Amino acid sequence: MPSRKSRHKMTSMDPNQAKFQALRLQRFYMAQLNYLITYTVICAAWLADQYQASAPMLAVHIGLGVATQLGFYWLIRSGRNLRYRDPSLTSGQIIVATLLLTYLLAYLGSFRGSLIMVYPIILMFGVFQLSRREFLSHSLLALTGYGSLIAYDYIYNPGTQDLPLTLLQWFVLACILGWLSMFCSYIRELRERLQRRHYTLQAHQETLKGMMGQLQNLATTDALTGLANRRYFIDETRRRMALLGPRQQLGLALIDLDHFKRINDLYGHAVGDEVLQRFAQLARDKLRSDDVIARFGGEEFIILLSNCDLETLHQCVERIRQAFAKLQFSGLPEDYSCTLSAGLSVVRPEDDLEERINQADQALYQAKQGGRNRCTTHQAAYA
Ligand SMILES: Nc1nc2c(ncn2[C@@H]2O[C@H](COP(=O)(O)OP(=O)(O)OP(=O)(O)O)[C@@H](O)[C@H]2O)c(=O)[nH]1
Repeated sequence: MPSRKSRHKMTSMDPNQAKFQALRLQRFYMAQLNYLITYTVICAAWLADQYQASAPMLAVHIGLGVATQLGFYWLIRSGRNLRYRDPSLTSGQIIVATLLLTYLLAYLGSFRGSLIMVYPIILMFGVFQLSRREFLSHSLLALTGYGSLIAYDYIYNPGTQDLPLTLLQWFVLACILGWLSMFCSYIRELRERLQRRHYTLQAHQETLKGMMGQLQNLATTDALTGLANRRYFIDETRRRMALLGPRQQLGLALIDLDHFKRINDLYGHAVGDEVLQRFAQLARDKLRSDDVIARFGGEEFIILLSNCDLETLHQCVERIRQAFAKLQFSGLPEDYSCTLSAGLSVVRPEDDLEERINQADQALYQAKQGGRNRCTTHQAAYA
């Protein structure tokens, strides 16, 4: 069970790093299976009188394995492995396992040959991580270790081993490790190629995501004013209507700039554009961040106020109307006052949105008919 502190360390890592740490732990557990199998075989060898050391010595061997593995486990769990060039600690694990195995084999006598295959199994853990040089040097360590056992017995225990047979076993081990190091470089190259392809695909994906974002923006934003467009407004209003409670309502205002055609005709399209942009900016400034304003058509804008009664809606649009009338524009005479007319309505959860927008439009028409520069509320909104 990991300690609270180490668990905190694992969870406070960035998600990518935590994912890799989890993979490293998985690999660690797999290595433990290898240890478990080896020690089970050794115990069986001890029971079959093939292990030439006392029971306490066997316990020391197993204890050494457990202690070193606990050390590696602590390094990974505490995140200290991240300080190393290879946070998987592959080289360290392989060196420790190779030395422990050699130490064990020293006590196995003629049964030793059956267990030399554990060397390649240990080295298999480095297939994905180690460079060819590292792999070769670890193979060399295994061959030197096993070779030293043969030499030791030859010198100090003459006659206890079949020398040609043990040399043949050493040779077989050398061939297998040589083949494994070639296989290792092949796998490594393949892995690097796949990684490069993965990065390229990731880069393409990022570009596509960016383009999708831009397209989404283009599809929902009005280029001249930077406001949302009609499509976005309708979708967003429907979404908000669906979230409304039974007695809640949204304020809806359709705004049209007065005699806008005249501005275009008398002072030019660029001045008309400036008026539209300045109106957009002003309305944005006067509204709250969760209100919605969109350009509904040429010089027509639409506003949606969340959770709002008629009085608040009227006050809000009036504030915009009065502020707009006071704005001055570089392309217009100083005493020129731009005005707007607005038609107001409300939207309730059960309403047909199109119908409510039509009502706001009718109210806007009345405002225009009434002399412009005013806000008019549709009768149905009082119901
Ligand atoms: N500069 C500019 N003008 C635009 C844009 N979109 C629409 N218009 C113009 O807005 C004008 C709208 O004129 P009308 O619909 O006759 O309305 P109006 O002159 O405002 O008259 P009322 O609405 O009755 O007060 C047209 O001349 C359009 O060409 C735009 O993006 N930029």
